[in-house]
Amino acid sequence: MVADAWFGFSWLLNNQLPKLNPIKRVPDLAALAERHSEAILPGIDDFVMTINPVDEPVMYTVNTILSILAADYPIDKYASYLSDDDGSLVHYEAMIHVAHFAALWVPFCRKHCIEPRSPENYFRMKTRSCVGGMAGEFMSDHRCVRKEYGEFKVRIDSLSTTVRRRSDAYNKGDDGVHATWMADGTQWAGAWIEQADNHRRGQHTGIVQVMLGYPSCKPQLGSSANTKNPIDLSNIDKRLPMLVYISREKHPGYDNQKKAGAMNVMLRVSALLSNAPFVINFDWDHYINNSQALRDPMCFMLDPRGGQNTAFVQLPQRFDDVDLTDRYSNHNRVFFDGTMLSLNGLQGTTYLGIGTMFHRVALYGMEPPRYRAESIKLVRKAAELGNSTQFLNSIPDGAIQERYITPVLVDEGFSNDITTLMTCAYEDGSPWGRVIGWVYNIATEDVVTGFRIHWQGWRSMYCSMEPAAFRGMAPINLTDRLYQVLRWSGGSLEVFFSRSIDLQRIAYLNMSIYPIATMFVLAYSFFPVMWLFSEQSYYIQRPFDMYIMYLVAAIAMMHVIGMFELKWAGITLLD
Ligand SMILES: O=c1ccn([C@@H]2O[C@H](COP(=O)(O)OP(=O)(O)O[C@H]3O[C@H](CO)[C@@H](O)[C@H](O)[C@H]3O)[C@@H](O)[C@H]2O)c(=O)[nH]1
Ligand SMILES: [Mn+2]
Repeated sequence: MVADAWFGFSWLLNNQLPKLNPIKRVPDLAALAERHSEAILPGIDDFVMTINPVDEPVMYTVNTILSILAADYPIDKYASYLSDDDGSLVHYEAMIHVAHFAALWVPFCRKHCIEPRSPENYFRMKTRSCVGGMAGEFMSDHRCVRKEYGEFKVRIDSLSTTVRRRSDAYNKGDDGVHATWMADGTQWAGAWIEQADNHRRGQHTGIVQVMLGYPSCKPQLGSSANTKNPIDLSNIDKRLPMLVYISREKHPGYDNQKKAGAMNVMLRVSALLSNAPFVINFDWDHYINNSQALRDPMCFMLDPRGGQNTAFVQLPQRFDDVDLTDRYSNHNRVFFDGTMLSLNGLQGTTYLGIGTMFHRVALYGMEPPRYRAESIKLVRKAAELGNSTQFLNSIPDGAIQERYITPVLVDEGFSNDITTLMTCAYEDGSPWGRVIGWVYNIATEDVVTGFRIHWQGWRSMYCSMEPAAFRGMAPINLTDRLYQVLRWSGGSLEVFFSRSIDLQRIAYLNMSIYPIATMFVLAYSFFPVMWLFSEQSYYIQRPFDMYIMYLVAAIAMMHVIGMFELKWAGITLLD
């Protein structure tokens, strides 16, 4: 009885309540272009997160970064940041190679309107069309870039060997220090191959390095083909957006708070370097699949009807390399295209961790403008954000949508300011991780952060575009998938029991209590064999005719509703 009641309750929570007021939102890029010329599009900071170059292969990370650098968005209006949570020299040197290869890859994408702009995925495609015209030139450029990409890959693949060999050569015959050495002959500040005090995973200083500086505001055309530059770029803007490498300080005395901790550091560091009013975040394995992807959420953020009060725009997650039958249910189309979309009619979708564009101030814990007596509350809140004057001064600017990214001079004093923002101690006694930034101490930091933002009165939006804005990898073996689902379920229950979260709408409740159903499913699975334990104590009634009729009618009704929902969401029965 309890189980049946629970299933009925979850059905209401999951399938009915969120769908009472379904609203489909479709981005209109043409309308965006009409109202907002390129010159007035707002700035965006793009965050990419990675930890270990072995568990999270560098080749994916570099492709993600390249797809961002090549995105179709005003070049001087966005900056990309890589957070390397283990402080590995391999990642650092990979970014040097990326900066170099991007000088060819990005203009090539612009010249021939390449899609997708992650080179690995582009070169893997069986058929490709030349959208930009110039078919003959396209073929020769294509061959040339493919060759360069092949060499780039070899350099990336051999990075760990290169770093090891170089370090062995430096360390030979020395005084017993087995450091890891950079190409310029200095010791690497992050984790060493042979771990030492202050140079191990989980214990190293913070590092920040601008790999590609802030570009000029005026287009700079490339040169015609020559020995240094094998393809003709004479009519193509060759500027590249800003690229920054960050590795926050780690210390065993502090809980590093995993992804949420790393993102909060990025939020602060980017405030000093580019301070864009919008931020978007990706995991290492999620690349931009549609070069227009950064414009898509802007359609809603800049919408005069409520865009100001929209904290975040969430795009669905799409995955590569999942087997045809999708046996571990990675695509989750009903969730991404049905359930989440239907929340648009309420306060909006919950935050799903990747491919989400935020208003920067929403992450600072500010209320939405409709509840905020503008600057007064901004300033009051600012005082809680820590003790870096530079950072506090950046806050009012970070709220201004019309602001340009202003280039900063990274001198020694400025570097020190940034380093302070990356220290573990910066957040001591502050509300970071509770009411400011991404929320700590919960395995699913995304769900809980989204709840907190909604609770403050912000709205969110959900929309998708074709071809998919972003694509990524999903766990394709059972162990990894089970572990992921277990982590998510545990995290969801944690959110429910933490009681720190005050749900705005009952329709969101299912996001935190859905794992409870597993107990009842397990119990049901055991019922048929209960007689093995005791013959008397379990009596399962034979179904009577009336009951069967009700059952058939109820199941038929659920399927009819289901069919309507599938049609509305635009997905097929197979999904
Ligand atoms: O200490 C850490 C741990 C993780 N990460 C990064 O966090 C991301 C997600 O971690 P992963 O272990 O791959 O988790 P997934 O199950 O793939 O992540 C999903 O689930 C998480 C929790 O709900 C969300 O945060 C993610 O965005 C979402 O992709 C990766 O890019 C990691 O590099 C860090 O930067 N530092
Ligand atoms: Mn992942």
